[in-house]
Amino acid sequence: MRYISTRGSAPVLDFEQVTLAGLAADGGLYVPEAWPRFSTEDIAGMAGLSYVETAVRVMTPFVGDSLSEDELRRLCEQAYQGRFAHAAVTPLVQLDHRNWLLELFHGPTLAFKDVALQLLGLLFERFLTGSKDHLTVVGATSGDTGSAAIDALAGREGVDIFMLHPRGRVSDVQRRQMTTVLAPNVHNIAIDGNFDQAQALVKAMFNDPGFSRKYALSAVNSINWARLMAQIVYYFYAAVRLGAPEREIAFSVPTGNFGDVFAGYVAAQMGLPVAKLIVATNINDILHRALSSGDYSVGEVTPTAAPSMDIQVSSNFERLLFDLGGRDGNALLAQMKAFESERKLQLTNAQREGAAGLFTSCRIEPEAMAQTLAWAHGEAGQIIDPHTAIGLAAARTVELDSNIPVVTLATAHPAKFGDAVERATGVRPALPARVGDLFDREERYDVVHATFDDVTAHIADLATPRS
Ligand SMILES: Cc1ncc(COP(=O)(O)O)c(C=O)c1O
Ligand SMILES: N[C@@H](CCOP(=O)(O)O)C(=O)O
Repeated sequence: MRYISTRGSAPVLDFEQVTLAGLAADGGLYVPEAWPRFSTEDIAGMAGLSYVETAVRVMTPFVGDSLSEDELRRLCEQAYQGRFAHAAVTPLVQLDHRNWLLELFHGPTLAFKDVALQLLGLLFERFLTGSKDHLTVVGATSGDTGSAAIDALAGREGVDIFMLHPRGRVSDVQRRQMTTVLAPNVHNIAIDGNFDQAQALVKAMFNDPGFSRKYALSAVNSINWARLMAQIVYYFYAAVRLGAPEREIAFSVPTGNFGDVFAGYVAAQMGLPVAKLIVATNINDILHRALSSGDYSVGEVTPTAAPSMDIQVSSNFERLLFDLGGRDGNALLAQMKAFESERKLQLTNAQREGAAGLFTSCRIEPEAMAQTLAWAHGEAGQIIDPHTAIGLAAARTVELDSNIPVVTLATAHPAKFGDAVERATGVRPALPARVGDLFDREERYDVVHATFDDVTAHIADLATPRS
């Protein structure tokens, strides 16, 4: 499998190279040259497979020659067996006759990010074995990617991780899950700003060839293709359990950076019968505006009770625009350059029409989010988190054929957002034992001005340059 950049001019890479590269050298994002396709029989053959075996089937076409099937299986076993608190890794829970939750929060840091990052940590280790290169991972987080990436990389040889989070805009549990990891290769940076500013700083580091080459930068955000690849697996795993390929399934996905729902889009391109992908946003609704009216324009980021989705510039939307725009790197480059300077773009007719078949979208107000938290508790006996509640509220709003099961991606454990859950339900969810004495541990992080010069100077002080 070869990977090309959405902006057309970066070198074509294989899976190993794309995993270590992160952002493409032309500022674009890597995607497979063509989507692999499963037949109906291939998908039917996934019935009854374990999570690990499903992962091997789904990811093999993307990995190409970079790993043998046995190596990939070994890495999946290491990532998923014993590291997740549920034997099914991502179990389904039925809420009513039509609605299901796909619980993605049974990993070590209680959010869906663990599913991909546990594997990505092992892929880094595998690809760096025997290499003299020291990798400098830089990332931006609105709370969940940071803790999952730190858990996956803490203490690993040959890698330092620098994680930027918006100061005061993540929950206490999220912050402590990052800042109480005291391994010497973990460096937490709090910036005065929002997630979009943190993400822009990370992209600027990749776009500075001197800095990026000197420190061998790599990414753990969903700009890294391997993140998305690992997230495609649970769409197959869930849909097959609910009757695919004979039956169509809809998914409702609480969305911020458009990574998780783009993984669902890829699953559909690979042949999974996806009836609809519901893009659920909070009041930071750029994606809802883009999909409903073609208006992808950046508004103010407003802090909400679902802070991980307080995002206005959704990195992976570029991958969708590229695919729907006929995979024309030059046209996309022009569209993205205009977006970067004007902070807005209008989807072309082809992009809007291409999206309309598979996607629908919904903006969920804070009151509807809280009502859905209360509904799930009162009517279905489930305590869910605010992000999941946004997905579920959208699932219950959008009109679909009543025979189609709707799976809402439950992206975080409710205890990560205990205050908001308690306000809506009267119940304070307990932190699972696996995060232990989080509130008794020492915290360590640096506060750095949100400017390119300050952040890169800070990283340069601590990082290991390429030899
Ligand atoms: C709990 C939670 N739900 C949903 C999302 C949105 O996912 P994505 O950015 O892949 O759209 C995030 C982070 O982005 C998250 O941390
Ligand atoms: N919600 C995310 C934001 C970063 O998204 P990513 O999927 O691109 O890593 C977070 O929790 O950090």
